[in-house]
Amino acid sequence: MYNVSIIGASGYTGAQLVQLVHQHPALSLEGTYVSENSADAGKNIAALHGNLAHLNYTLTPISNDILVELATEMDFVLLATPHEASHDWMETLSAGKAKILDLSGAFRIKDTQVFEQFYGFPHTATTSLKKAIYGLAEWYEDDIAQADIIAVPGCYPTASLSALKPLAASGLLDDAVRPVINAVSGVSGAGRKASLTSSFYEVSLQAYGVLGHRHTPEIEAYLATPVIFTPHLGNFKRGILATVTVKLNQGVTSAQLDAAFTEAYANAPIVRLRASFPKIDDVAHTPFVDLHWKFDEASGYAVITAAIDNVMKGAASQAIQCLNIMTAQPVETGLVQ
Ligand SMILES: NC(=O)C1=CN([C@@H]2O[C@H](COP(=O)(O)OP(=O)(O)OC[C@H]3O[C@@H](n4cnc5c(N)ncnc54)[C@H](OP(=O)(O)O)[C@@H]3O)[C@@H](O)[C@H]2O)C=CC1
Ligand SMILES: CC(=O)N[C@@H](CCC(=O)OP(=O)(O)O)C(=O)O
Repeated sequence: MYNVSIIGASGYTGAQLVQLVHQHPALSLEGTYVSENSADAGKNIAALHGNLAHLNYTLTPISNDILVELATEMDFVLLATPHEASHDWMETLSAGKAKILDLSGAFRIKDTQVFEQFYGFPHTATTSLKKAIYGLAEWYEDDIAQADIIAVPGCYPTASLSALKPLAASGLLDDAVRPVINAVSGVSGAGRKASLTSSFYEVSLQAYGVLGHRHTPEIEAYLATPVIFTPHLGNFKRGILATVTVKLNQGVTSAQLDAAFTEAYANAPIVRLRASFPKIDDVAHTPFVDLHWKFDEASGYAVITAAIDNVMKGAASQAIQCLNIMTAQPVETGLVQ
């Protein structure tokens, strides 16, 4: 068994991790932490999340001493914390034997200038940043297997890159035309803390972060191509539907497009190539990425849809996929029966 602790365990992704680690056959959940002055310190996770009412884990306030202890005693520490907290703690946490999987955006972007521009604070944890491996599980398996620090991808980049990377890898994308990604997320993407913009009465389908969302440079970095990315907030709880429009090189055939997806995901049990356009309800509360596409050979334009659960494949279950790879277990262990 591998010893695991979760920091930020009371939030949406943290609580999902508690459930996934608890049910995993090879993982033992040793500690569940919240911030030093958390209003939930000392409470049981069961009291906060009704779906975890059968579990018994106390939320302990984190401290510097505990971070040092976790670094030396845990096999894995999962960070489901704000970007700033993950950034500030990584050097301490990664100084021991523990391997760290960070769900925040703090270690995904290697260019520190771009990072500061989009995250609003300077990156100073440079040693950890250099070591961090991007945890898009279907695409960086060999690097993930050797990693000490995993930057788990953002939810929108997971959906977008799952749709786009097969095309880039097969050289089908027309470099002259940027892929256009329109994606809709449920409100859990904004986290558990109360805010007016994600409150039930206020949310009505709307674009936000237009031409400036922090996931744009993340998608571009791991696709190696500029994109137009427009996120929308929808009035539902969980899931992301990303509709991606691309121009393919002249002469590309439907058969080549189909082959790009079937070959890329031939050994990927978490990716489901669907016979029709997927719905969010098909993937909500599951670890899957569902994909479907349609191609107009005459114009060279293709439309691909990717559906994921933002809290699962967009965060917690993708972290578990990475952990499975790091421990040489089948990637779907503890996720798919
Ligand atoms: N929600 C989603 O769909 C996705 C989220 N992410 C990323 O995952 C991380 C967690 O997101 P999410 O679960 O939605 O967030 P939540 O707001 O739901 O939860 C945040 C958690 O972190 C704790 N926390 C807050 N501030 C600190 C701090 N300074 N030190 C330690 N703990 C702290 C909170 O508890 P308390 O404040 O009581 O201490 C809570 O447990 C974020 O970085 C987010 O960007 C990534 C992909 C998808
Ligand atoms: C609906 C909503 O607000 N979503 C969040 C994205 C959450 C997430 O995946 O991203 P990070 O890990 O990069 O924070 C947003 O747009 O900021």
